[in-house]
Amino acid sequence: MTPEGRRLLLEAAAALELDLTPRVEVFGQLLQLLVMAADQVNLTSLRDERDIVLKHFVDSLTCLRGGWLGGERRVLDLGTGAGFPALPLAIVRPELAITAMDATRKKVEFVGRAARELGLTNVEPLVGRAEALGREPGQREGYERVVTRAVAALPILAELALPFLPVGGLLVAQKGALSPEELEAGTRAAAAVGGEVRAVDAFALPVLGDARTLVVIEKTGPTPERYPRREGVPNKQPLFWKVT
Ligand SMILES: C[S@@+](CC[C@H](N)C(=O)[O-])C[C@H]1O[C@@H](n2cnc3c(N)ncnc32)[C@H](O)[C@@H]1O
Repeated sequence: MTPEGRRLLLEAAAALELDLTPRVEVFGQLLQLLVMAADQVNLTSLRDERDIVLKHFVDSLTCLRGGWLGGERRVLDLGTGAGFPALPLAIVRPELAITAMDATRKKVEFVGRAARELGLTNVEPLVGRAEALGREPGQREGYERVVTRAVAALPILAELALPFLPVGGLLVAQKGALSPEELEAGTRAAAAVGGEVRAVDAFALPVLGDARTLVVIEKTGPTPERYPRREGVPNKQPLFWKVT
């Protein structure tokens, strides 16, 4: 990482009340791995150091706002892609046991390789679709927290994520600007699958100022057996939401 990249990372993380000084070298290694791998597999559209630092690393770490991920927890990153937020989270919070799940094998393979090269022992890669895994014993109700960034509209996320949580577990969803309509549909979908919206935290991404929203949904009752519906249906016919 260049001195400028390092300065940006530390400054933006400080705005999240995180001191990344002891971890900055690990983020530098992750940056290198991403840039190298981006040319081989179509992992992420971001290539530029400033973009990766702010839009991947710092943006991922905004899921720590509010302290919803505190303590030693089993965490599922649903739709991790190239490892976001899973890898930055694993670097900063070694006490979290994070399963990084995605439907695309090559992305999950990258995440596993990156975790090994960075010496992260708290990341478990998992290939699969949420619709299928959310019905598997050991996976259903298998995590205390689900995080997810840039994966789907809120009603879809509620249906895909809540089956992975026991009652009392939390979905922490990282979204951009959230319309009142999406929040309304997400609230109704959450109720259908056993959840209630606990917090809607709208904020600006450090340095860039882009609008972000952290939506926290608590699992308050069991998810009915019929959810999640079969593969593709939550996206094609989202609960209480129109596909545009
Ligand atoms: C836009 S990418 C975001 C990746 C990463 N979370 C990030 O913020 O960079 C969405 C990812 O979600 C995955 N995904 C979407 N629906 C999924 C599902 N039902 N089960 C598993 N993975 C899913 C896709 O394969 C894709 O890698």
